[in-house]
Amino acid sequence: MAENGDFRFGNSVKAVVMPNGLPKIHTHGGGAGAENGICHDDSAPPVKAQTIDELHSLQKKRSAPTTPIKDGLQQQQQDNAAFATISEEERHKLQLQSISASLASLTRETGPKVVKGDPARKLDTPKVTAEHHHYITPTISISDSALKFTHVLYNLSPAELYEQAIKYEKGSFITSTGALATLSGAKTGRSPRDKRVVKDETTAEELWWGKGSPNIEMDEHTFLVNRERAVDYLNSLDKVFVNDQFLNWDPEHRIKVRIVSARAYHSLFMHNMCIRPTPEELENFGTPDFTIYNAGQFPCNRYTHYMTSSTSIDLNLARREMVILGTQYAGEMKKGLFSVMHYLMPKRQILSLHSGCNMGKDGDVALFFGLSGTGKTTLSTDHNRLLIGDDEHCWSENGISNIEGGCYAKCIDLSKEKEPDIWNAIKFGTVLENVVFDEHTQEVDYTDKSVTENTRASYPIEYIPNAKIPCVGPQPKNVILLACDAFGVLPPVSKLSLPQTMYHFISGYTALVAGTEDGIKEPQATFSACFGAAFIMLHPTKYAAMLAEKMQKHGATGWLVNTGWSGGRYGVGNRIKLGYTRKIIDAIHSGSLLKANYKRTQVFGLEIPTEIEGVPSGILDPINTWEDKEGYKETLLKLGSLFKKNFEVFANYKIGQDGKLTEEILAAGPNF
Ligand SMILES: Nc1ncnc2c1ncn2[C@@H]1O[C@H](COP(=O)(O)OP(=O)(O)OP(=O)(O)O)[C@@H](O)[C@H]1O
Ligand SMILES: O=C([O-])CC(=O)C(=O)O
Ligand SMILES: [Ca+2]
Ligand SMILES: [Mn+2]
Repeated sequence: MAENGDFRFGNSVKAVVMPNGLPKIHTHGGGAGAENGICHDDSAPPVKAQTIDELHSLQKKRSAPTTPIKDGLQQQQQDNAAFATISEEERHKLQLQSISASLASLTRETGPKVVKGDPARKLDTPKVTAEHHHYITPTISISDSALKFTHVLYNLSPAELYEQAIKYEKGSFITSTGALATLSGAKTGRSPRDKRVVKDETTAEELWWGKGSPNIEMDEHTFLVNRERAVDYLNSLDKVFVNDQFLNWDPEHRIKVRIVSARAYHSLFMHNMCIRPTPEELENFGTPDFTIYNAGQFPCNRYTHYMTSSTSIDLNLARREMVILGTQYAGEMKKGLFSVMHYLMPKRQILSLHSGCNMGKDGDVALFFGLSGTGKTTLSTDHNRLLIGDDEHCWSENGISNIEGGCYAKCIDLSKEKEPDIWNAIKFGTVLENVVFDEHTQEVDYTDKSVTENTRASYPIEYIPNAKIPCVGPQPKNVILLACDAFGVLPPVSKLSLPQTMYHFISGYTALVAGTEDGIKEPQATFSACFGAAFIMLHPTKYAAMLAEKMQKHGATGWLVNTGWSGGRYGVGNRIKLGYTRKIIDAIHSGSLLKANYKRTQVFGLEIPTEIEGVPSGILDPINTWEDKEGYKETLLKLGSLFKKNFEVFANYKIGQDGKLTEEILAAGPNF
């Protein structure tokens, strides 16, 4: 062997250039009398493979029973077990038919030819399932689109979705902790002005329309135009992702959802956010109760009636379908389904809630309401308590149930010290949206807002170590309303009467700060009825009446917690330390705050405690934290007027059967 051209790896491995120019790598000292005394011999039987493809095929074990496509071997095994075969075969056929029906054009004769599996894999060529489809003899009217196959990647695992994302979706990377970093494209948040709902005879009566309502109307025909656009787009692709999953952990009120999408990112996001079926549940899934067609990469046609931009998120309650065009932001799917629940659940006397929820070791349940960024996820994720859910719940006679199977945490400025459970949940399987990371180490910089401030992590709820599985709990004891008050005048915590709770629930206040680039900006007050006006479908007073009834019946206490500014408004004061807010929340949970001494504030008439363990007493009454006392009073009155003005539209509505409660709620607002 020529010494010439030898090169060494460390001192135990060397590669030798063979006559054909290709290096052969072998361990050093192959002959007798090896330097290091270790003798490697190659006597293990050779791998039974003739080609690299055959070798690869040995890596994979067929997974049972949800992988729908079968190879020859499995087919053989099934032929032997004739009994099971027929029914499983039949089930798979029905499953494919159901997916084909989901993807069917409403104007052509039948659904597309769907076949399961990745088109990139040779094994998965259409011949396997061609016989599953009994096509009518082609006539002149059949379109080219009916002649091609659409590959369906059905309920893929996170590992498979990672591979799909990394191979085919630009901007997908594995971060240093194993999460899948991805880009949501031009939209990095929801598009509420492009969310439309079909107004038909039923919904015209039932839903909340007009000023303040999130439901922008469209007609059935326009919905069908957009649906056709989405379906045609999806069918034109080589492959689509289909997720069949559940919503709502209450088994009596579980909803079956199907999500058809074009990106592995969307499929993994929904895998994390919805409830994941067991293999058995998936086998017997049947027909979904609701279907999403996510064609987000494809715009709507702006010549279509009602369209005002290239984005349209369309909800058709009668058809139980949602169509997404022109936005890839995955939160549209999550919150679109939440809207559906806000319609379906109240019909069953169940209250749907934009809230987080956790439970103490003694079974005391707390709800955390609040608009985006006020702390639902942060505060419901509590090392000392069991997490039921971070964002969407149902309150029924059975108690509380989470709607979702995962959490969706804000990541901006995330720190391991302050939010260890969320930090540790960002690992393999988690989708990280729009974050910035080091190009070499792929370590995420959570402070970087280059793509957006709304960076997010989506992870299965069981990634939080003290998640309560199944995600259900008994009747709540505390109802905590969170507001991030950038005016800095709301107390860090107030105990609310029932009418006050209703007043603040209907108001749904928070104040955020608009752009921070050109120095200090005015805080922007936001009022969003029921702390989620973007997602409710009925008039806010319908949900408020249900909440009042339930809180009364189960004796829950209402609290208002300001997670925003103290010591002055934004620009002067600072955001209340998360550590203090946690102490306040601890005192609510333990029941100690209920027994504290209280005094009443001016203007808002809020009951504020004089002492809380672990919190400096000086901050409990915000006036003490402001140097500029006049400024404080002025700002307080300003916020009070904003509340009054916002509430005017609700003054003419009766809440519940009880005229008295309505009066009390109207009187529970700021008074000056
Ligand atoms: N005192 C505080 N209390 C709560 N959160 C705080 C506080 N100070 C800073 N924060 C930060 O505010 C953010 C709260 O966001 P969080 O994800 O909990 O919002 P959310 O209510 O769940 O909103 P969304 O409905 O959009 O998911 C977190 O980034 C958290 O670190
Ligand atoms: O839906 C989203 O994008 C994030 C969220 O939870 C909210 O806004 O309430
Ligand atoms: Ca959240
Ligand atoms: Mn939310």
